[in-house]
Amino acid sequence: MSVTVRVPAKVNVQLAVGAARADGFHDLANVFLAVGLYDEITATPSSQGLRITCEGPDAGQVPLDRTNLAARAALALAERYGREADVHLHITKDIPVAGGMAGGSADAAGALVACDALWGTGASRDELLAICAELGSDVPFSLVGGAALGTGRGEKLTELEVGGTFHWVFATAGRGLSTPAVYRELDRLAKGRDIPEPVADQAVLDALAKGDADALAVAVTNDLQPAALSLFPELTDTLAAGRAAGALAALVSGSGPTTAFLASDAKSASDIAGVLRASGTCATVRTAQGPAAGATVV
Ligand SMILES: C[C@](O)(CO)[C@H](O)COP(=O)(O)OP(=O)(O)OC[C@H]1O[C@@H](n2ccc(N)nc2=O)[C@H](O)[C@@H]1O
Ligand SMILES: Nc1ncnc2c1ncn2[C@@H]1O[C@H](COP(=O)(O)OP(=O)(O)OP(=O)(O)O)[C@@H](O)[C@H]1O
Repeated sequence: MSVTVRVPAKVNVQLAVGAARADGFHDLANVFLAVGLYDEITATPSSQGLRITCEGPDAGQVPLDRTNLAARAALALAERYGREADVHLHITKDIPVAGGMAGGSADAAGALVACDALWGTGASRDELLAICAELGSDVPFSLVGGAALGTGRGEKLTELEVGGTFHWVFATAGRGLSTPAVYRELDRLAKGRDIPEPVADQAVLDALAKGDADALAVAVTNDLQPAALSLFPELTDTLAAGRAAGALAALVSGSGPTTAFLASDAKSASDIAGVLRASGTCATVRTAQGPAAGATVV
């Protein structure tokens, strides 16, 4: 018997970052959109205790010990229900690693849902969301999917209406960026400046609700983008290549270094992807649509 759960990647269509808090995190107004690039997590009973395996082009960059976010999720659920985490978790990884698309968070949410089903623990949605929030700021959204506003450090979610399909192109970079390093760089760049409270932009919420790509394109913002570009200046060339190819908007995805390009339709997304592939400014190029469903047993 085994359980497989499919979990989407995310792009942040607004990421407003407040001042650093005493606990080291930043308050956010974080508008998440789940997109159709997926990791799959398969949970199978194991007689050898907790085991993690991973396949996919980036598998070599994924830790297979208890630091893996999927392993941490299984251990957290097992501890809560007073049982052994005697499970083999196999990750089929398609979400770029350390790319700013919440790949590790997706695996954590997927492992939770898969172990809950395999073990019959029957955790409520709220219990699962609470464990997700302990595992990482992006993990609750990976569970929920669709579109949502994340406040606090991004873990307090309000689900959002989306009135249509958005077409995206994602370009990965040759190396990853560390999320804490990007937040630290933001703090360094912002030193001495007054930082306003982060608030959700009504124009972003309206554009999502209407499914209006042109309106979303003028409204998208990412406060982490200057920090990501400061640590990874070559991304400027990728953004320029996507814009020149006809993207409605070009931005760094979350903490980067994956870059995200909003297209007017599927044909335009495919054309932009072709130009980016030929541009020599990025490693791999993918197209995906959003919104996508959250963690789902398949
Ligand atoms: C950049 C985003 O992906 C946008 O959705 C998230 O804010 C990052 O979420 P995440 O990877 O789940 O981050 P966590 O695992 O919770 O935190 C990793 C590190 O990122 C920084 N961090 C994260 C979230 C936040 N609101 N403020 C922060 O300063 C902190 O240094 C923290 O130690
Ligand atoms: N299941 C996992 N998949 C990928 N990386 C993992 C996993 N578990 C732990 N890690 C570690 O976490 C680091 C960040 O990986 P991840 O792919 O989650 O970054 P990210 O997509 O940029 O995250 P986010 O967008 O949430 O900030 C990796 O370099 C890796 O060392």
